[in-house]
Order: sequence, then structure tokens, then C-alpha cells
Amino acid sequence: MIKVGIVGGTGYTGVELLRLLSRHPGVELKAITSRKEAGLRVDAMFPSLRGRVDLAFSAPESAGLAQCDVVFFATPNGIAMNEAVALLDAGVRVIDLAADFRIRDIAEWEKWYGMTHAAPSLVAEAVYGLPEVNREAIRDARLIANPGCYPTAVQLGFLPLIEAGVIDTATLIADCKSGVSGAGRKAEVGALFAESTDSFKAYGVAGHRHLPEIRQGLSRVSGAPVGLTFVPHLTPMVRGIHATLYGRLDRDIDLQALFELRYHDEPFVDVLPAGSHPETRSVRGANLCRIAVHRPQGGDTVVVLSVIDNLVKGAAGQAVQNLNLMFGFDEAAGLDIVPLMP
Ligand SMILES: NC(=O)C1=CN([C@@H]2O[C@H](COP(=O)(O)OP(=O)(O)OC[C@H]3O[C@@H](n4cnc5c(N)ncnc54)[C@H](OP(=O)(O)O)[C@@H]3O)[C@@H](O)[C@H]2O)C=CC1
Ligand SMILES: CC(=O)N[C@@H](CCC(=O)OP(=O)(O)O)C(=O)O
Repeated sequence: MIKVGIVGGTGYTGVELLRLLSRHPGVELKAITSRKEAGLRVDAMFPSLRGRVDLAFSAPESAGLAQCDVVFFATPNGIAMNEAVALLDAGVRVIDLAADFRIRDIAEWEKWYGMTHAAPSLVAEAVYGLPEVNREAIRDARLIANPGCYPTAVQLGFLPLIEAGVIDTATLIADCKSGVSGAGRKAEVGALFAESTDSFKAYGVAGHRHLPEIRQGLSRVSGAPVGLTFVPHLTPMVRGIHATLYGRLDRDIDLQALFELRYHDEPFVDVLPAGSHPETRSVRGANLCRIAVHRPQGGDTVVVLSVIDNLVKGAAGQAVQNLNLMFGFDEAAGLDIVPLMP
């Protein structure tokens, strides 16, 4: 059994980590932190975990995190970068669900995140935790930068096309929609029921902080900088991301065969039959990306539809998948979940 700590246990990704890890056969949950709720039993705040998690929230400084084998940071951006050095020095491996270690170019990170990086030397060491690209490096990593939610859906959708060199990488378009839980559990006017229900809007069109992360990942695969237009939208649902991706084909190719071959051995990417339209509810609660690829009217535009649950394959589930790789567990341990429909 490995000992696991979670910093930021009262947020949506923190409670999702608890849900997944509470049924993981190789994990002992040792500590779960909250500054505001220290002392409160976890199941008093999250009754869904009654009988499964027998812990109370601890203050971060008294949680004994240095005695864990691995610590997850399910905290806002800018927290893990201050804490990771001491934990790594104590021999603890770290998985950050926030963006502190995702962007290689420190100046670029500081521009988009509006703060000075506290541990730039760790950024070079961190492994970007997208198993479908970095599986081998993840196994040996001490520090994982868990990908963002939109970046997971978009990169998995574009990867086969860019790896095969069959689309124009200067004109990529990612038109994405997210459920409201993507904004976290903190109180915000835009996330109120009356503000977000029965309405639909784009945001961050001028520039969203996931743009440099997606560009970095796709450029690495392409071997040259890619041009990407990324437009996120807020939809009146709780969970889910739907990415509609557009690219211009450079040559004729059997797209369905390309995608099926690329993801044939991937346990958490499901390429749907030709002509399918994946629904966000078909992945709800599961660590799964479902993808369909289309070529409308046989033209030179390829349309990829990619759906994930933002809290699972887009955050906590992917983090557990990374933990499984890092500690030599079955990659699917704790992640064998049937999505909840309807
Ligand atoms: N929601 C999503 O779909 C996704 C989120 N992420 C990322 O995961 C991270 C967590 O997101 P989410 O769970 O939605 O966020 P929430 O706002 O729901 O939760 C944040 C948690 O962090 C704790 N926290 C806040 N400030 C600090 C601090 N200074 N020190 C220690 N703990 C702190 C809070 O508890 P308390 O204040 O009691 O200490 C709370 O438990 C974020 O970086 C987010 O960007 C990534 C992918 C998807
Ligand atoms: C709907 C909504 O507000 N979504 C969030 C998603 C970002 C997120 O969770 O951030 P990371 O994946 O970078 O950690 C946003 O656009 O800011």
C-alpha cells in the first residue's frame, strides 16, 4: 500500500480524487487538507463518501504530508510551486492538478498566469502527465504536471492527425464547451444557478491560459510551432467538455483507420464508429475520452469531436492514471467506472 496525501480536499477535483482513490486497491489515504475546514470529517462535507473515507480534514501544515509516498495538489494555480521542493527533497512524489509545472517557457507561464514562478528549476524536470503521449517518462517521474481539462480533450483529438502529418498545423481551430464545475467550487457570480442556467456563452476569446498549454503540446508533436484558434464556452451543465476540432487536410487518408490504429491500445480513449456524435453524458464520472472523426461531404475539412468529463479524464482521473504508472499499478486501478447515463 502506498500512502497518499491530498492538498485541497474541499474542492471539486479534491473530492473526485477521494472518490476514485477510496476504491483503489493499492492506496492508503493518509491526509486530506483544508485550511477552512480543518477538523471537519470528510463525510460531513461529502456524504457520498460516508463509509468509504474515514478521515477528517487537516490543516496543510499539520497533515504529515512529508510522510506520504505521493501528494496530489488539487489547489489553485501558484500553490504547488511553493510546496513541491520540500516534499521532493523528503522523497515524496508530487502530482499537481494545477498549472504550475505545465508550461516549459517560464516567461510565457508568468505572462498567462500573472505571477512570478517560485520554482522555475522544477519546471524542466516535471513530466507533462498525458499518458497517451508521455507514458514512459511518467513511470519514472518525481513530479507530474497534470494537464488542464480543455488541453486534454483538444490534444487527444488532434494528436493522430498531427502525428501522421496530414493536416495544416497553421490553421487549427478548437471550439470547446465546458460544464460549470470547470470553474471549481469557490463562490463566483458567473457560476450561480441563475447566471449559468438556460444560457450559453463564449469567454476568453482574446486569450485563455489553456492556449499556450495546448500549443506547446501540439507543437512538440508536430516538431514546429502550430497555429491554433481556441474558443472556450460555458454551457449549463455540471460536468463535461465537448471539443469540436477543425483542421484542413493536406492529403487523402482513411481517417477512421488512422484514429482506430492510434488509440487501439489506449485503455482510456475510445474511438467511436464512423458517423458517431459522442455525448458528454457518455463519459460522465469516468476516466474516458470518446472521439469521433468526420469529413463532412468528403471535403478537405476534418472535424473531430472529443468529449471528456472535466473532473475525471480532465483532472482527477488522469491524475490517478498517472499515479498508477508512477507506482507500477495496473493503469486502470481505481478507474474501472461505468459512466452515469442518463
Ligand atoms: N475543476 C476542473 O474541472 C479542473 C480543475 N483543474 C485544476 O485543479 C485545481 C483545483 O481545482 P478545483 O478542485 O476545481 O478547485 P476548487 O476551487 O474547487 O478547490 C480548491 C481547493 O484548494 C484549497 N485551497 C485554496 N487555496 C489554498 C492554499 N493557498 N493552500 C492550500 N489549499 C488551498 C481549497 O480549500 P481550503 O480553501 O479550505 O484550503 C479547496 O479545497 C485548480 O488548479 C484547477 O485549475 C484542472 C482541471 C480541471
Ligand atoms: C468553465 C471554466 O471556468 N473552466 C475553467 C477551466 C480551467 C481549469 O479548470 O483550469 P486548469 O485545467 O488549467 O487547471 C476556465 O476556463 O478557467
